Amino acid sequence: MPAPHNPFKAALNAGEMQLGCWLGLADPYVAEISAHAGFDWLLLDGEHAPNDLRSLLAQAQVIAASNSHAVVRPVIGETWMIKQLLDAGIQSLLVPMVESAEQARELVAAVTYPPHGVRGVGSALARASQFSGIPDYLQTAREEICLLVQVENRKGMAALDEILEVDGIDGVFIGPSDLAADMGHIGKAGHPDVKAAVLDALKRIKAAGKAPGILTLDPEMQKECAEIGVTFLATDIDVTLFAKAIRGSAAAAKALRK
Ligand SMILES: O=C(O)C(=O)C[C@H](O)[C@@H](O)CO
Repeated sequence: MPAPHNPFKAALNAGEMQLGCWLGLADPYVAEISAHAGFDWLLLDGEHAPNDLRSLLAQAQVIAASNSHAVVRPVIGETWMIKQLLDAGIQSLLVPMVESAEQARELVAAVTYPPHGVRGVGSALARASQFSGIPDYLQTAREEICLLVQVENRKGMAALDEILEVDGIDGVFIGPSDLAADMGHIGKAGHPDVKAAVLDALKRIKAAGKAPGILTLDPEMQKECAEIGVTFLATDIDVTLFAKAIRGSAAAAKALRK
């Protein structure tokens, strides 16, 4: 019995566009609502949301009962963080702030058991192996792990071609917000220079045979990304959806006041 099949990774490998939503409310109740909304994948943000291993695990557990797939973004690509997330049963990772091929190779090693990698062997007590319920987990785990990296500054963009040559990286996400900041246009992810750099990078990722990914709330940019063949496209954020809705609700309520 092998490690659980990763349908998200399989879809990326087949070039099938996967539509996702960013989850930053860091709550399993919200994750459960989101999991049944119809998105192919849900990004559990460990970088910019108040998540820790336990909260990420709780959200992944409720998502596992749906047709959505949990993709976890750790705070940074530290080997020990990746080890804990993989043992918790996370099979798809989006690692932020990748700037070099060397860093990409280290991340591939972090998701690979020895002798070809450095992932610690602890599957005997891990959710990932269904608590030793999967006899062949150690031999089959790597194939079902989807490793995505974020390129989101000028250094990473300059190294993109080398990063794309690293075996074991399944896809590259371009981070418009951080890239805009590093390009001197902080808060302006839609700046023409930023947009041009993002679209060019996404085309290069596609041409290299890797899965291109992005988060954009801009409908026009979403259409352009779909036309390019972006394979993992996040189109919304739970935090902004809720904040906008509840502010609108409060405003409507206040309008009742004489
Ligand atoms: O740089 C980006 O854009 C991203 O990596 C996504 C952001 O971190 C996300 O929080 C939306 O702003």
